[in-house]
Amino acid sequence: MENRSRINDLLQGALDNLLQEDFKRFKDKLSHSDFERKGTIPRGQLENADRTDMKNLLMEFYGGDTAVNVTIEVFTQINLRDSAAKLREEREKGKKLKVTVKPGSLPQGSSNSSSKRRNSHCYEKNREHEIIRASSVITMGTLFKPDKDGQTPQIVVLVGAAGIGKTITSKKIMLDWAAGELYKEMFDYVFYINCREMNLLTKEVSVADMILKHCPNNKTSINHILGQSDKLLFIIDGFDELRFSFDQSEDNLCSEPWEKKPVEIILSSLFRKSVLPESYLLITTRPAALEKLGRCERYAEILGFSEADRKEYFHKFFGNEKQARQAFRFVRENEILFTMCFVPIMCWIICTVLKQQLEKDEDLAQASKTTTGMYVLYLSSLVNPPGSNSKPCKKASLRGLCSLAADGIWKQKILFEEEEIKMLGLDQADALPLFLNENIFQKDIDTECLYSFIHLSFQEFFAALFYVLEEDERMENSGTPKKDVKTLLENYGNSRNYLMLTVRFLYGLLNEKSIKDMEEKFGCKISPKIKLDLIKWIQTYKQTVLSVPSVYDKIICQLEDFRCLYEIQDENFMKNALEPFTKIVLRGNNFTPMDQIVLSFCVNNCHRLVSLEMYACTFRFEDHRTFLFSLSRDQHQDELKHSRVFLLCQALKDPNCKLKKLWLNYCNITHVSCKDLAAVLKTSQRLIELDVGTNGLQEAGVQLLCEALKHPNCRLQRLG
Ligand SMILES: Nc1ncnc2c1ncn2[C@@H]1O[C@H](COP(=O)(O)OP(=O)(O)OP(=O)(O)O)[C@@H](O)[C@H]1O
Repeated sequence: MENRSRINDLLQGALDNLLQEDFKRFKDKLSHSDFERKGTIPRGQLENADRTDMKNLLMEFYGGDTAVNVTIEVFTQINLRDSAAKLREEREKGKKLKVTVKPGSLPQGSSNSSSKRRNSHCYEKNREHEIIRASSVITMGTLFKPDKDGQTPQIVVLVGAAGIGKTITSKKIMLDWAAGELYKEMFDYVFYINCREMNLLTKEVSVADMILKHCPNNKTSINHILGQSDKLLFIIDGFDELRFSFDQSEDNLCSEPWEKKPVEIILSSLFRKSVLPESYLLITTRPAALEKLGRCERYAEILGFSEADRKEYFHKFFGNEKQARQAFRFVRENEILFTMCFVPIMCWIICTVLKQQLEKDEDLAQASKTTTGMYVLYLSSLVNPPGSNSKPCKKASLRGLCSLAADGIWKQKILFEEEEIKMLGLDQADALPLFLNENIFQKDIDTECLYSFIHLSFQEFFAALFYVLEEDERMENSGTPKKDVKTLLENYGNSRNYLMLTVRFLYGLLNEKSIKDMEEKFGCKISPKIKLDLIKWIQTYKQTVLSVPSVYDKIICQLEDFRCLYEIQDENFMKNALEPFTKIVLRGNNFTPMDQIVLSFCVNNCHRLVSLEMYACTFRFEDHRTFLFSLSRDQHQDELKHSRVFLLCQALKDPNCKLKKLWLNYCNITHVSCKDLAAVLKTSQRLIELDVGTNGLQEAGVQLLCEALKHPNCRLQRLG
């Protein structure tokens, strides 16, 4: 029998860590299910229970030990797998409660209204959980720091790749603010607006409605809130997920917070400051939607995990010292895998796969080089966990998931209704808890249950899978138009942004190993014909739209194209697809270390390529220490100290590299990178022109290059 006071603490901790909406779902599940054949706790008692009441109810009704079992069971049933695992783990760990952040766990909220310090939608700081990157949270405090001229930006855009942690960061900002640790003086009210929920609003709303939605019992103070708009912060999370157009004319915008308009006009009015002009906005978005957002005063990029963070993450994930060390050592020695881990969601996926391989005593070397490959391995680990008796995910469920995902991507829809889930047979135990999350929303006085994929990137993955499956493998639901890959590519070509990751996964799924894995692990046949469609599309589309044949040679100029080609990892495909291209020109890109690996791969596999020109690009190096990376002009120079072309230089030293001309202008190349470039000059048999004009090389840098010029192997004819 476990000690009662410890169980008390365990349960309290577990419930305190739930988000308000999850706590609501917890109560709802409890009121409908008969656990341990004890009947149900009366609804009346559950309804108004706060977390402490709930803990007491559970302990009284089920008794100490069983209360923990029931809680774990409910967490599992409502899809809070991490919370269930954590509670199970803590119970087993014995008396010592260790603070462990499990990957996938989000900052948690509190339902206890008395504990809320300022407004009803603020999150209480979680006492036990800290986001892994807590040490660098300090830089979140400078997001709204005045610039050199003393101007405080009113709109800050937090940009970052899929799964880099934008949502986590937004919620962490809420938590820290609510705990009085961040922006204490600056903001009195902070509102978290989730863009995928905004897509659901069909009725006209006002800014005041949006505020009221977050503090429904607070009607009397709305005027007070609106009256001090310079103390308001709106966090608008997931701008890229909005399916509206923001091309509104000035006359359309609203100027009064009570004015009711369609949601796209309300949001446009906030972005363009025609309403509550003194309020502050923090907008998170994937880079692809930046253009749609227009010009803002400050941009900050989330960099992801540094090397030290990755190590810390592994240790927290595995909990077991020996396994963590073994897995980390393996990843550390695999440059590509280790680089992928800078994206937290990839860290989570890689850790999950490795943990399972370790538990099954399998060879760790099965890990993949590409994001798609890792998603395939992750899915297979989900449907077939070690030691589980659960049946593997049925093919029909997988087809249903693909159909749902593709239909959603097409309509820019991330939340799905219960009927859609049922219609596709996804309400079964082999699909629902594994791939879909339940989301409870307040709709007027009722609550509504909607579903989303465990992460948007999984929806994008399944959508891509839909397009590459053999025709007879697909389950086209009658209501939606027949979709083929050509239509997808055409639309991607026209409007890139929201289809970007889906198309990238599409390339990845056509990789030989992915095709084999999908067939072996899921029994899914991928159509080989799609590769031909893809090559044809690249050749015609690129030649007409992206290349400029009359000037110099044929040019390819989108980093995203290389990311796709990297995913397919197919030499023949590359040869065919890149046949016409002799020159790469990239402007204004911000290269992550993974992007350098991607570019290097393509440079070495693009057989007719002779020239690589980069202008105003930045190259982030592994040893960054800052979580956020400001792209505002005022901080640009300082932050770019680490711009380094190390990984690219590694590729240029490869004897396969055909490059003759390399231009790196305005790229913040310093003497540190000159060391890498000098090594290229001493090795490359083909490079005859290097232009590193308009960079801060300093004397030390120039000296390094000059020394390299004297090297007997150096073939350089022009140094700019
Ligand atoms: N700082 C962090 N510590 C631990 N895990 C993290 C952290 N940041 C992100 N993660 C993990 O990565 C997952 C994805 O993070 P998040 O949803 O915040 O990404 P995002 O940038 O909003 O992605 P998207 O643009 O695709 O919506 C989280 O569910 C969590 O598992």
